[in-house]
Amino acid sequence: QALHAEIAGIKFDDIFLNASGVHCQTTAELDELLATKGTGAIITKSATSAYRAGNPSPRLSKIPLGSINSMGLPNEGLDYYLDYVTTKQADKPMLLSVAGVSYTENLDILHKVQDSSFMGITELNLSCPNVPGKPQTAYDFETTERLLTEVFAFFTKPLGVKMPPYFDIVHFDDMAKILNKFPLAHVNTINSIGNGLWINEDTDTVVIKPKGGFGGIGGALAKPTALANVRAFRQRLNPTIKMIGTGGVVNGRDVYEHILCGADLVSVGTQLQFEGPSMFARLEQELLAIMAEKGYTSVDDFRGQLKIIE
Ligand SMILES: CC(C)(C)CCc1c(C(=O)O)[nH]c(=O)[nH]c1=O
Repeated sequence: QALHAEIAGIKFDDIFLNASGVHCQTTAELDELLATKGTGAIITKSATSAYRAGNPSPRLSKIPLGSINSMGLPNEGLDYYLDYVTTKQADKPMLLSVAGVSYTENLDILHKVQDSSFMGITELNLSCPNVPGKPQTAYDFETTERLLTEVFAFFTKPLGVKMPPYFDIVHFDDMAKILNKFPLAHVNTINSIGNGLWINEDTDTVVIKPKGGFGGIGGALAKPTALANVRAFRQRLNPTIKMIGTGGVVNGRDVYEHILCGADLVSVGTQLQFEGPSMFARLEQELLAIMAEKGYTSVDDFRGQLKIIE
């Protein structure tokens, strides 16, 4: 199996999946991804306890070399996604993404998942908000440790975390030390680069309505940061914690680079948003061509083998 992986004893016959938030809010979108050639798995939009309409539009915009979004966590609510992942007959793993809008909601949601019949991988979105006046959970190191401690006191099913990008080596060190304390199935990095701003040059106006135009940046613009975060966490995390690389994937070379940095699975958001699900077959072909060119028959041949200049 050229493009295989395994997380928490769950086998993947392909390494690609959607980035949570893209093409995964409704069962129709999720069904389409399941049926798409090249996806090894799918993941739901981060679920909150109840349905959320999310922010007013325009809340997502294509920009040169990427995207900007402040969706505001629009989703159908936890029960909708729990029902989907527990009843849908699928031939590939389905991951459930969750995000409480408060510290305690994270615990409430994970108690429900623990008590449900879902046996797959849950991904906790740590870009979830924290108490007002404090940064997002993942940028509040003490809160992240406290939350994961409370979660693992009762949650016994496979759990991964979705991380925002970090930009300081000491933050890589400190967050990896925290994550290594827990029996995590995986770390998925990166989420969009927070609070970017894009201006329409014809109107001198921002391009999305929420937050005065501030929004998460994805796409090619995010690749250097994404590769650095995959590499930094791979170098620091226990090998038992697998890596999902996300950010900046446009073509097969970008996928290859995520794997060089240590990714076990690779998820795609912005490019999927604008190209559609046929993108996955393209990425797979492009990656396999690169591997053939280099004489690799499996992703195991080069995962994490990024070379530095001695
Ligand atoms: C940013 C939050 C709204 C707190 C979480 C949901 C989310 C969103 C979103 O729903 O706005 N957009 C992203 O690029 N990443 C995310 O994790």
